[in-house]
Amino acid sequence: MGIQKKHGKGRLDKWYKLAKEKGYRARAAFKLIQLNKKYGFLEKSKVLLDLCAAPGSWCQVAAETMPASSLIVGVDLSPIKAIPRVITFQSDITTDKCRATIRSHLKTWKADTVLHDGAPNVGTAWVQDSFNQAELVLQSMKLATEFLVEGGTFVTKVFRSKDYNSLLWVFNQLFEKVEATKPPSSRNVSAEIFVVCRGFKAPKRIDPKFLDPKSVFAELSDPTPNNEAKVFNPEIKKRKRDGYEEGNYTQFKEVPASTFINTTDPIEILGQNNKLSFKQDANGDIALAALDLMPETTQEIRDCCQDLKVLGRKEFKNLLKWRLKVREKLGFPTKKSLKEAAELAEQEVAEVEPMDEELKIQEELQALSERQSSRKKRDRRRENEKKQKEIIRMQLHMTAPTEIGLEQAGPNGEGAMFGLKTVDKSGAVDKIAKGKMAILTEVDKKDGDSGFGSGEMDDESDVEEDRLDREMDSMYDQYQSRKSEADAKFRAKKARKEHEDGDWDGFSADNHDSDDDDRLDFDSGDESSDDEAPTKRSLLTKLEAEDKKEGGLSRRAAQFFEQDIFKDIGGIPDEEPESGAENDEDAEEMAEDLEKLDTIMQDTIPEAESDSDVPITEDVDEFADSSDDEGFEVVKKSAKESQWEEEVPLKDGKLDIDIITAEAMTLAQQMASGQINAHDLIDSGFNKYAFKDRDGLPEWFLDDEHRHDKPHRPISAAGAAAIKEKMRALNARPIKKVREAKDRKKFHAAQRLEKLRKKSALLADEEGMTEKEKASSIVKLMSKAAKRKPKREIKVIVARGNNRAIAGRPRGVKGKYKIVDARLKKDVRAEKRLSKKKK
Ligand SMILES: C[S@@+](CC[C@H](N)C(=O)[O-])C[C@H]1O[C@@H](n2cnc3c(N)ncnc32)[C@H](O)[C@@H]1O
Repeated sequence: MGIQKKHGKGRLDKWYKLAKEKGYRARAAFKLIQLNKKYGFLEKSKVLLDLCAAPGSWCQVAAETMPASSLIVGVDLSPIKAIPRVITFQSDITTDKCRATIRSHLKTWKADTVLHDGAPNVGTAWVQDSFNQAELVLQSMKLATEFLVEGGTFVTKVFRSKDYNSLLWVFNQLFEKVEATKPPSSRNVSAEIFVVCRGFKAPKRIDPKFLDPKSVFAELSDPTPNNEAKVFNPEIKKRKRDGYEEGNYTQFKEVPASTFINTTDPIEILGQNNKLSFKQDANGDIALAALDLMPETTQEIRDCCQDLKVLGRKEFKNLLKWRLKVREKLGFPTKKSLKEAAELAEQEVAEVEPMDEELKIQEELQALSERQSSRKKRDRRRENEKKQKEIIRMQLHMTAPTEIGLEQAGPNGEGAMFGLKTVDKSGAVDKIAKGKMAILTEVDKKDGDSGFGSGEMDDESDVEEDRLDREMDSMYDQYQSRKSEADAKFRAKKARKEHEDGDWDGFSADNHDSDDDDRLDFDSGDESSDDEAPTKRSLLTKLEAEDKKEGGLSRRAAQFFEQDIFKDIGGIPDEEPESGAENDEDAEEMAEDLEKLDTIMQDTIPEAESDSDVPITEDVDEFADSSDDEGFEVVKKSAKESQWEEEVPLKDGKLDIDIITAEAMTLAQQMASGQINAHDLIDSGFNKYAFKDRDGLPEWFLDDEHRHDKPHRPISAAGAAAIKEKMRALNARPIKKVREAKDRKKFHAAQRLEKLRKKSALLADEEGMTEKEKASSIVKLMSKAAKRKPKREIKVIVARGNNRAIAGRPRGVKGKYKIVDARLKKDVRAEKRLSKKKK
């Protein structure tokens, strides 16, 4: 697994390149695109505020995605080059001036979305950075609370640090839904994460503590639970635990009885004080005087007020009752009156002005027609799906062309999209007979306007469904990109698939126009268009073209089948061009089969020959499914099938063979022994998996299904044994490095030999030497060459102190060396000593 670099060229990843390609000013654009794909807030916004917007890629995305005539305001410390449809200015978002400028731009509007992607001075000290970033986030949230509309969305970047949870806690107090997510384009090495806060609660008053970095980041380690009522209700006072009150240094507390009557928290007064007094001060408290004179203020009440600390439950109850009576008499709002007022207000709200009669009728009519049209659409779609299935059935010769559209056509066959007359007029029956309709259905899928595409579905799906779909898709995208980042095999497979898809796309693109033409002709009944245009080749014709080139197989496969043992096998019969392989799926299946054969041919020629004599055992058709779709798949088999056990030994209850190649091997053997021919092979391509209704199914579902929708072909024991043998041979091969080392050794030996040969030849031609001298010199050369070079000694260096963390060659050491741990060395010596002693 490659480690992602965050520096140098590591930065220039695919998003960087893509951003360049698409004209975005920063790769960050894709983060917003991906966030929006998941949550879909931009399309719904008319006013957007982008805090820390430079160089402006988020503004670019917003301008592209938001409805026309939206208001987009971007601000940053750095200047932002002009972007069409976007107002930008330079300012520090932590200042009042910035606030005022934003206000001046937004005027009376409120923002539907506030974005924040700020990052201050990243790169100095991490702890400092993250803290500043967290502060910046809080600052941006402060602006968001000021400018967001109720229910609005706030998207912010947060660094995962110790402050992360505190920030999330605060977000949760102010928004209905808070979700943290990391878009695929955000580097894994980056600590950034994006928090999407939806449904701004827009409280009337926000506790300043929520927006104060000191209290959020320092004191919120044990945050008080969110209780908006508590926070925003000024009547509820906190208990004072701050010691003595200013100017009152005694334990005895006394408050006027009028305070007890006025307060909204009588319990607190009774609990905090020693006495409720009726004593009037010099200014003469009128309320207290009135209270003193009231008949409700009995002597018993007065006595209770004298010393609150000695009262019991009953006395407190009496005091509270007395308070209520007095309050009622003095005209304070009571619980009952408050309830009545609330009910009255509710009634007022509920009383909507009666709608104008005409308007009402119009609205009803509109709703009715909308309902009708959606029902019509739904019916039409169902009908078309039915038609498509019929066409497919017809291609399988399960139904006749004339059956199509009969029930929908009018007496003359007109009126129905697939009316027989229209079909005939356009020569479509011919086309159907030639299997072109498969392409037609493909085009229908792609073309939403064709009247029977799946595009109409979108109209009916509700917003929530869309959102869930989007979420699912984006999660699947993320999963795929994560997987492709982590798994080289997956990348290779994907690339191969894309390449293959590209081929197919290219092919269908070739056909696309013509297919389109097909459809238009079909609908309009235009006779002039001819399906024989060169671009209208079906897959089969493409295969046929290749057939002519290579005899129906790839070059390698063709070579394989050129062997003698295949001599008597018949080719694909020419006289049946309308065979099922005209359908893309069948052809694909067939191509797959041929490919399988192709893959085994190299190793299996001798085996195929020898095995052709082996009597093919009965087919084994009960296999458990395979586990790994990338590597070799493993076949499980129930123990009772002893026939297998005799011939192919099981390993841990599993057969250690590759089922795909085993199938292909079986096919090859069966073909070689004449049990089946190419026609049978094509026939076997038709199975329940070949035709499926893929319309409107999400990509993740199709991918998953594709992995499991392969028919399990029966394989013979001989085929399995042959593959097992092949796998054994493969496993017996040395690993690449060893093989390479051996090859190198051989190469060097050959080089030495060649040198020796040349030298010997020179010596032999030497005129000034006797034959004996020549011979002895050659022998010397030979013995020198045969001598093994002494092994270079490896110096052992004991790691000590700083040595331990040596990076690179230690000073003064030449040649090969090895750093060892001192402890290990001692332990090894001790062990040796002990073993010697024992001996
Ligand atoms: C990662 S960039 C934003 C990229 C931007 N979202 C885009 O798509 O192009 C972070 C920005 O935050 C800005 N920034 C940092 N502190 C700021 C502050 N106090 N006020 C305004 N902008 C600030 C920096 O100037 C920098 O341009």
